[in-house]
Amino acid sequence: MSVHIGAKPGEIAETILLPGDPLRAQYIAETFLEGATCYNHVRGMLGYTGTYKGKRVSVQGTGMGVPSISIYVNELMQSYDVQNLIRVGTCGAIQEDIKVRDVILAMSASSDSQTNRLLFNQVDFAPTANFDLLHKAFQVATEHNLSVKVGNIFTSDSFYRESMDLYKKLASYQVLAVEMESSALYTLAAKYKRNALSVLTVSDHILTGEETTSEERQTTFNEMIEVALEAALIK
Ligand SMILES: O=P(O)(O)O[C@H]1O[C@H](CO)[C@@H](O)[C@H]1O
Ligand SMILES: O=c1cc[nH]c(=O)[nH]1
Repeated sequence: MSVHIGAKPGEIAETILLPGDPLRAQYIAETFLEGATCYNHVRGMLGYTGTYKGKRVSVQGTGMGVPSISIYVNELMQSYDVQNLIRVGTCGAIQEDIKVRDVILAMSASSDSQTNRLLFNQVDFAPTANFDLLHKAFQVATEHNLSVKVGNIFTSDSFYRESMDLYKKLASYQVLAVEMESSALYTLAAKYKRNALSVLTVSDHILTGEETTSEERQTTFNEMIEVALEAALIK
């Protein structure tokens, strides 16, 4: 057991999917994994291990935001020796040519979180995805004719924003979308020499206000999860 994860040693696979929502973890385990068993109920942050195409894979909810995902990722890597971590999350688009339901592969993650500024003594560290996972995920997405974009995203400490000014500025610098965890995932993976990628589904468009229905979200989530699971097979 670690502080926030109740799994016994060996119960978590070396490759893991990380949705923010613990109920998405349950959905992924029940829909995509064979023989999945639940290893964590602590704080309701569900975690499961099963197999996908014969490969042992886990899926763990992380909660929302940098502090929450940092707790789970630290414990997964330090206490359970997890090697490959793929976030499967939602994001809000800030580019006009990105539509709701598109899949985004986060090559890098800018942030307004102070965590890395404090860690690196005010120097800007560039949190970056693992290239092999990114490359494979892009191949899978294009083979399945998905609408996929690859680039820089923004990890925000805020879901509710006072104004659109920052998002317009970020968009003008080619940032694709906004979410709340990837910069921490990439930074911690770099620290512990692990492999990380964020695969995101655009759930809403911040500039136009367009949103997905819950049914649409489920279908497009399935595409994102399949991309993540197929990418996971290379590690
Ligand atoms: O769908 P998840 O993975 O939770 O990701 C996004 O959704 C949450 C906000 O609604 C934040 O966690 C954000 O990063
Ligand atoms: O963090 C997020 C996730 C989806 N949509 C947003 O606007 N923000």
